[in-house]
Amino acid sequence: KPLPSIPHNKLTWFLGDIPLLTRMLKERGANTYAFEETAIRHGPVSQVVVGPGAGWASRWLGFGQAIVVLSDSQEIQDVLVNRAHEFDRSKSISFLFSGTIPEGMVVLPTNDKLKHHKRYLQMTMTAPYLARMTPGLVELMQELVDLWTVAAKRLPGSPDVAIDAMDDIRLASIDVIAAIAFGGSFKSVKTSLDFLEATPAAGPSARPEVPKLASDLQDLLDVITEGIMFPAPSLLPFLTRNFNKKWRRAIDSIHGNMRTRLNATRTEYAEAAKDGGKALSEADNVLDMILEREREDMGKGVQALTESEILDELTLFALGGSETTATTMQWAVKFLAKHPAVQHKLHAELLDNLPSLAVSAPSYAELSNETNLPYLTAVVYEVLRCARAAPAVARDAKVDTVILGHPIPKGTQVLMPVGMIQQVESDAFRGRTDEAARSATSKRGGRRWGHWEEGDVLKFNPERWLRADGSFDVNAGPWLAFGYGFRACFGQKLALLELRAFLAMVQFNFFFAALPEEINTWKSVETVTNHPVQCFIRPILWENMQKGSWASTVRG
Ligand code: HEM
Repeated sequence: KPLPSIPHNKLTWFLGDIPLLTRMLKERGANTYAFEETAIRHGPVSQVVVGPGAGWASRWLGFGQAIVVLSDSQEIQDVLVNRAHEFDRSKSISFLFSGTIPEGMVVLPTNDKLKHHKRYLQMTMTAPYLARMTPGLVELMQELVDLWTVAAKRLPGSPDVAIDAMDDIRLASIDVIAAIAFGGSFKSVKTSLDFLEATPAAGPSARPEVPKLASDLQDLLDVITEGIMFPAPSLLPFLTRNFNKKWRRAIDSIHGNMRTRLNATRTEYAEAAKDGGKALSEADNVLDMILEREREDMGKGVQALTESEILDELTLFALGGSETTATTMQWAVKFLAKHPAVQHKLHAELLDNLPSLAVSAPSYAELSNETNLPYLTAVVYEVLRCARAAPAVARDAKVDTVILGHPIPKGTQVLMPVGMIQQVESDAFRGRTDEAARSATSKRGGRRWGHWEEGDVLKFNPERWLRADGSFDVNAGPWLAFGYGFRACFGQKLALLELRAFLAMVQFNFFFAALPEEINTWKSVETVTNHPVQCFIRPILWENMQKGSWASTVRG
């Protein structure tokens, strides 16, 4: 049954909005568009009813819910930051992950255990620790640049043939997060590079078999993705752990690898301790950082993480940190290929302000300097805004409460379509006259987002994040890509670093030539994140750009 007083679509008897959800999935690749359509139609607070029935059993199984859609960015910020005692991570998200990482942060409700995990791991996202991770991250991005340099030379003149970059980027992202989480890249991109170099007859998109650990991690992600459409979410963890053979093989392999590394590092520390102790503050990956912290805390009565907690958090880093950044990087190369002027401007900024890229690996301080690299920062923000990698954030009401004047009963799921809001909020609510829209707008103080023009928000336009003097303006528009508050993305600083390194390094080296529409469509499909369906590239080394037609130069 719909919640009283909250606007909704015309409901199909028994199934509620299920036909709309199904149609959106079929037509636009994701059922989250049903929430977005509903919000655009009905205003800042609306609801989507997922039938059938409303009995306790069907609700316990995840059927028969009215999901409230909150689509006002200021109100979302308020709910996530100031009203965290009323709203917590939604069970619908926890069910998806709890079979695989029952003690991982993303699954835990906001309780003492979660706070302990966050406190324990928060040093990994501080500047000194990110600085230590940077050389390894940059080295792996360089492997991707090297792979594309070799592949580009094999492209024929016809612009219809391009490199399929989807898996290259996905695997680069997996390699990076494996190196950062547990200290060893899976070497997927290196394996592809070695293969291309050793096989001169291979085409530009030919790649060898994916290394086992990388495909195991992908299997875990696939199992989680399959769970999204499962009709009884609360049964998912039990069914996954007890009956899913693919999942069992993959988790045993990933945990086995982590345990080996964990034990090896512990033995190394124990050996070093006999000779007076290994110097602290050397760790360049999360696993070592946790063990370093454990040693530092020894004897101080500080509670460490248990082995199963460590395994779950490292697995969460690998899962949460690979798919999201890969998707964003895939969209990034598509946007660049479509916008040559952006590429020229970004390349010019890198030549002027980060010329060391030509001779040495950039440091954390150089890469993260927003003042020195305002356009790079603007491109990163604009890619995140337009990519909608994480299209929605969800919370459950812990108490009976009220949002923008609407009563919300305890247990109701509140879905916030953050991807959409970053793109269309200013347009969707302009000119609306109903009470809810008026109150949302007045709460915002009638604010228009920066200098964003009506009808312009759907365009990819990094300039929207710049002030007149060219400096970066974080407040230019709604910024929700990582959520807000205590449960916001734990890895956002790492994600931003990775995206900056990726964009700086690939754009410093390559110009991405325009592609025919057939191989650069804007269709997307939603798994855990919102993926492009296609991701092709035709990279040209900048030094070859001067020499005339790119078709002859990529071959040379
Ligand atoms: C472009 C890349 C990324 C995007 C767009 C993204 C987005 C998000 C979003 C929207 C949330 C949910 C926030 C909420 O519910 O309020 C989240 C949570 C989370 N993310 Fe990310 N993320 C990215 C990269 C990463 C990386 C690299 C890591 C690696 C550590 C990571 C780890 C996490 C964790 C652990 C949580 C759960 C935090 C909690 O439950 O308190 N994410 N992310």
